Amino acid sequence: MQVALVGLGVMGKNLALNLIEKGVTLVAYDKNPDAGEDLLRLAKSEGTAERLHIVSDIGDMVRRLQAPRSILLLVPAGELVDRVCTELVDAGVEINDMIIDCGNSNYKDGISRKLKYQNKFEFATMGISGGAEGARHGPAMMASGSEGGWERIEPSFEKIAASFNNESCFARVGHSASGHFVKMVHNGIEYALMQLIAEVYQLLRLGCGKTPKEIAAIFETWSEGDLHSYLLSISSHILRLETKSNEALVDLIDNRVGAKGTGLWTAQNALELGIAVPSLVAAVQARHLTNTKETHAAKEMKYAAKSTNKVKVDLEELKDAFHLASLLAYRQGLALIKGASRSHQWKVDLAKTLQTWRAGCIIRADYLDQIAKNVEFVDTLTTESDALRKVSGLAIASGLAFPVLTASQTYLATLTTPSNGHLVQAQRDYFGEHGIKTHNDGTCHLTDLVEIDAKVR
Ligand SMILES: NC(=O)C1=CN([C@@H]2O[C@H](COP(=O)(O)OP(=O)(O)OC[C@H]3O[C@@H](n4cnc5c(N)ncnc54)[C@H](OP(=O)(O)O)[C@@H]3O)[C@@H](O)[C@H]2O)C=CC1
Ligand SMILES: O=C(CO)[C@H](O)[C@H](O)COP(=O)(O)O
Repeated sequence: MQVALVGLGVMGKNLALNLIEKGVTLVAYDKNPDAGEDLLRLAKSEGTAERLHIVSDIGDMVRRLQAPRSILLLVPAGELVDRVCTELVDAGVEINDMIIDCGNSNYKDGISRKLKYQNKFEFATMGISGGAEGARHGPAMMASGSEGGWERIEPSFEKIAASFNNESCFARVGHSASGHFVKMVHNGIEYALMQLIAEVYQLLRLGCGKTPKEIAAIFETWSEGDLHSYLLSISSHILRLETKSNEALVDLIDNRVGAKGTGLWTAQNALELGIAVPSLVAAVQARHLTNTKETHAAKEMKYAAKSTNKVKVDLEELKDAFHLASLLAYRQGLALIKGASRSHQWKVDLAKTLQTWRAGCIIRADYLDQIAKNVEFVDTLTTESDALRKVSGLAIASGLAFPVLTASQTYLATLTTPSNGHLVQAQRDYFGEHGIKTHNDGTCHLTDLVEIDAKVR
């Protein structure tokens, strides 16, 4: 199999090494010649360089490939993708060639690019997760679409992807650009899980007075059981890291968190589709809040410690609360994928989606089994839901901020306890005559039910 790859940065370089290791012949190009040289040096050190051809010109890349060509893009999302596509067309790419955008592109761009390039080449989309390590040794690959070129390249992707229970974590999850939508939601869940772990750490550190190392030990114990996940594992490792003078690494790092866009798009799409993903939205806003001027005082751990209260948290209850809040983040993400799939008629297969998340990706976790078996799990976890309620209350009493923990509790409570929507319906009709829905799904006005002599002005 012969494949081309454009973009040899963090992801491209590692995916290239993975591809050639698995027997694929690769023609690779990056506009920066140093990136190509670096890759060649690595391939030589791994003994796989005979299958790698670095080119310094995109035209040379196209000429070296036999048609129909398969070209992967791992360049930053946005207009660069179009720029590279145009360069490839100018270099001689043809109608049966397939270009797969493997970056974190917005799925809406994927849909419009499919149309834009339909008479020039097959444009396909695939989200990849796993960071540098995943790309090198087995990522999760969320592809989509029904372009003919997939049949050529799928066997190679199945080989280089991570696998779980001998099943590949590569899948074409649905129609059109749904692979990029699924990757976007994967990242939305990633934001929520990362923030949730940070909140549990914060509660233990400032609410309960534990050291980073003690918290690392707690996370390690949880990881040994059914809470094992990649993000929890890297968090405990990070919390163990110290400088030579025994300063915790985390204390050397500023609080302002950056973002590249996928979390924001997840929140935007959820709001547009009317699907509630409060934990995912809270995580995006939590990052925004770390960058607002007023919260810069929070850079000083001591400041935060002085102005908050110590609380007594039962570790078993905290573990249960964390477990359920984590499951709820996936549940919200899956509900968003399901809703978008219905709206766009993508026919996204949720079982295949979950299979791509089982290994290789950033949000892999042993407890995904629970979700795979029963996506509607919320009614079954009574111990955990009691714990989430109790821990959220204690967390709030500490005076610290827990946006994702409390959003998860609110989400669960909204699903499982009586709603107060009846009063809001009444308010809307009272001032705006918007109508109210009745218990039997009829519609009417307040005045159809009661006499209102004079309204409040
Ligand atoms: N890093 C990660 O963990 C993950 C990233 N992704 C996504 O994968 C994509 C790539 O990410 P990543 O590898 O981290 O990004 P990098 O910035 O590390 O790499 C991008 C590479 O593309 C090169 N490039 C830019 N423009 C062109 C061009 N016109 N022609 C050829 N090469 C070009 C860049 O060169 P130069 O540096 O000189 O500009 C750089 O070497 C992004 O969409 C990202 O969101 C997806 C999953 C995980
Ligand atoms: O896709 C990824 C992981 O799955 C990338 O690492 C992505 O950049 C993470 O998002 P952000 O930079 O916004 O935190």
